[in-house]
Amino acid sequence: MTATDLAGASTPFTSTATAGEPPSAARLLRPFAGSFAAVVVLQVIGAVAGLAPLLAVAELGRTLLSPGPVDRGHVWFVVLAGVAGLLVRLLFTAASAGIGHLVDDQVQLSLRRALAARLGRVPIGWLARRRTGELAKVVGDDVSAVHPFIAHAPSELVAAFVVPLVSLVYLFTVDWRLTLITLIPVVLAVALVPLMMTPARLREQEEFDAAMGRIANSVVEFVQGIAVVKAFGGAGRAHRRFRTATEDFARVFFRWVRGLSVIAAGMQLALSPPFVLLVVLIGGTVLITGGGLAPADLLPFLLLGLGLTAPVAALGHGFDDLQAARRAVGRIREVLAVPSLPEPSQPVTPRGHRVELRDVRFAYEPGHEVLRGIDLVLEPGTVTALVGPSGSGKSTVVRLLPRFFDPTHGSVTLGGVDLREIGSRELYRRVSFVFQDTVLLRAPVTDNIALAAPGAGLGDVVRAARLANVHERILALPRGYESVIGEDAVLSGGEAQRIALARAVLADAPILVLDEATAFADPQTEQAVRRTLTTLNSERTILVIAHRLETIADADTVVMLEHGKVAERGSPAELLAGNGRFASFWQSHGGGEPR
Ligand SMILES: Nc1ncnc2c1ncn2[C@@H]1O[C@H](COP(=O)(O)OP(=O)(O)OP(=O)(O)O)[C@@H](O)[C@H]1O
Repeated sequence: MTATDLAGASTPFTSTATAGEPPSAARLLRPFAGSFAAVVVLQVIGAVAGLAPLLAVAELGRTLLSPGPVDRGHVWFVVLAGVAGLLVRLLFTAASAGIGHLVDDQVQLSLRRALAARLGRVPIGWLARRRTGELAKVVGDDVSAVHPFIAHAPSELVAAFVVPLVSLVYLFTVDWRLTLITLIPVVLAVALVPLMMTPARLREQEEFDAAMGRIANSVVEFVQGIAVVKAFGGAGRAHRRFRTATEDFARVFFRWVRGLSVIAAGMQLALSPPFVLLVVLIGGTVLITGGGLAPADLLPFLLLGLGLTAPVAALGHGFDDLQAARRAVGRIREVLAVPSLPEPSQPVTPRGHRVELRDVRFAYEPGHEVLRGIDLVLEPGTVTALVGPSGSGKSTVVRLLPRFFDPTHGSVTLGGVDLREIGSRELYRRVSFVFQDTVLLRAPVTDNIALAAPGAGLGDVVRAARLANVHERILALPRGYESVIGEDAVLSGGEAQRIALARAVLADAPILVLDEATAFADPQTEQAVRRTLTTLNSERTILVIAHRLETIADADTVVMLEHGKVAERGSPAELLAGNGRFASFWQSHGGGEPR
């Protein structure tokens, strides 16, 4: 999935992803109604035509075996009708299969695009609570599971019903009593169908899906955390977690299959050709010996009787797939229905780049406020350093600026306009970020740096890379700026941070938010951060979560947070010289003079 996909691919489903309202399955599939209808019509015509050879053989048998002279014209008509039916069947079945696959392909493509577009718009808070494996399953397996439901099953079911109905009409014209006897196996099999739909069986199927999701999660967590897991000697434990998820899945699968196999065995017995033929033969013998049926009339029943079981067999085979598809559609709809952060109906353009937080309170969980009344002003052309103990709320303040979350009380304004009144595109155009957790795409270095400025030329990219102190390193990569990250080159944490810094610089947004990485405090990254702050500060409003004295010294204002409140604020010199909260916090953290 590329960033462009995430940013919002155009798809027939996009318009259905309105806030909170799950798009119905019918609405999801409406764009493909014409293609579905074509597949159904082709499949039905093909199936009915395929009946012609069977009917022809039955009719020929009756004609030839009946006493009296043979009508040669009738015989040739029946033979030609049978051959024509066979040809039509081949043609239409091939056409319906071809179109069916095309529709499948389109539906899957559109669903995946719609899911990618939606995932690009859902609030970060929602994403953070979902497990990656389960989401991957929705976009992967669940979309694939929908396909029998969409393209094949309806047409196959229709075909499975139409053919026996035509046979039934023909058999009734031959002998209605033997027709009813021939239906006995079908009635027995139908009696078993409700057993497939008991609440216990539906629960088992849901458990099966959940167990599948747990396997996907355990793999994702294992792969993502492999370094940590190995470093702490936890590979065995992680492997055991994966094994447990797999064994759990096997147990649920066995329970599900055991229930299914008992019903399936009963159905198979009722619908098995020997049983059906036996019923027809016994019924036919009774009627023939009673003088109520001509022996030649037994032939159509022996030939077509087996076909009458097709609808129930199709229901039996397709039922679990259809149930799986129904549940998959439910999960897809759930993701498509996740509301975006509300967008203003009439966006207001901010007047300037002054950022102001007024009495901002915020709680991730109700009743647990992590920001408790923050007042903060970021003036254009200044650098504000946010400092404070771990957990004091620094990153949370930063997350409010791109509206990853909205404050639960108070307001955040940009250029005098509440962020909720500014359209998200406008907001992202004005604010750029360097987060601690650097995310680089598996794409060329140039594309990674120009992510927010796709129109930028190589010269602009190089200028940003120079400022971020990463130009020389990029030149040393196997294909320079064209090196694909993760394929041609693996970057260190500090290098990745500097690429992210170059990306934010090139985005050329008037507001820059920088979460200084303590983990990658190598001299080159420190120098890159300082150079960025000092070069850009006359043009931009900069907020930096600072962990080092050098960064703090470069700031115009230092704001110290404690327990979600501003504990102290002032210039770096004032605060360092004083005896306030900041000075004691800094001393207790082994603080020293700037280098
Ligand atoms: N997504 C979340 N859901 C629930 N609670 C969260 C979430 N993110 C952070 N918190 C909680 O909010 C509080 C503030 O966290 P925050 O990350 O803002 O602190 P911080 O000052 O940036 O810490 P650090 O310097 O360690 O990064 C913490 O108690 C944290 O556990």
